[in-house]
Amino acid sequence: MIIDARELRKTFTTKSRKGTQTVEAVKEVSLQVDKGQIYGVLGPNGAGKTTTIRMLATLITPDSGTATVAGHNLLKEPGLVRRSLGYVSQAGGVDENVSPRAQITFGARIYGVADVENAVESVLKRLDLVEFADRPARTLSGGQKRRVAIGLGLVHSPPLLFLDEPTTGLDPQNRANLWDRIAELREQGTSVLLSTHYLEEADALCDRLAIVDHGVIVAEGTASELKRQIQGDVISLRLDDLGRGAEVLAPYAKETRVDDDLLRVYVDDGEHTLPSLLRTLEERQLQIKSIAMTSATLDDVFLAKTGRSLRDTGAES
Ligand SMILES: Nc1ncnc2c1ncn2[C@@H]1O[C@H](COP(=O)(O)OP(=O)(O)OP(=O)(O)O)[C@@H](O)[C@H]1O
Repeated sequence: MIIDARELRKTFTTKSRKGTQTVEAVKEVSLQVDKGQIYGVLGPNGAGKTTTIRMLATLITPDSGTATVAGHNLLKEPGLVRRSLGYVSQAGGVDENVSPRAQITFGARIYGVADVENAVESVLKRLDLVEFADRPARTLSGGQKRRVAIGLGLVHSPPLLFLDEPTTGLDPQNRANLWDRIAELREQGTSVLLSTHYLEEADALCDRLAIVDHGVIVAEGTASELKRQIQGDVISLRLDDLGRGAEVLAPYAKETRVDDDLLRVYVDDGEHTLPSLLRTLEERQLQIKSIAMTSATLDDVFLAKTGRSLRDTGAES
């Protein structure tokens, strides 16, 4: 196991003219990450993802709880923990005026890497940065800059890499490209803990996931394990009268839920339920504007655990 965190907790207190404000950013988070895994922490803005990663990266001290990170005790051996990991923040820390090669070389020297030139060359190659390694970073695209940031976190060949929302703000093509690069890191033996608010990213890239909300892990497992918990299908309907629709369809459903202009009907077996459900709506003269049937998604897991949709929190934008 590369990370074994037990009941980490962090509260922030800020003082302003309006008085003292306390935020329980992380409440007793425990997580275990196996070596060689890509582990995702999925949740909306403000869920406590960054705070969790910063605690595990020794950048802030937990109020309580313990952790072993890369074989070292987080509280008693923070220096050894720090040397065993790479940390790439949301902002990235790339210097716009300096070339990728120069920045990564500087990083290698700071870490005391033995063969700097070789280490830098290898990182540039691994992240497909060779072509523009000598241009100022400001001339690179968003996706290329993100790869430079990851290069800075990798230059001392740490066994563990923390990536805080690595693909936020990237277009779908650059995002998919970065997923490939991150998956390659796993193949080369690096363990990765990443935070994300993209359902698709968690589903496609992560071996295991912790879904967090308000500082608490609400679900944990592989994406398919989590989806299996929400067995069956989701029938999503737009109707003139959603409230009446929910009432009429309740006998067919494990659960119904109305969110804005959408009625979600959770059923065990969508294919067989759909014909009678449609007949009932017609008999009750409820006009259907649109209908879709999908298998349960990670968003349905989030919805079932928290009572709201991750998409509705604005996290997917
Ligand atoms: N230094 C700080 N001082 C006060 N409050 C803080 C501090 N850092 C984080 N918080 C608060 O703690 C909560 C969790 O923040 P955190 O940054 O961990 O969330 P997050 O899940 O990473 O969100 P995002 O996706 O927006 O980055 C938020 O309510 C945030 O405002």
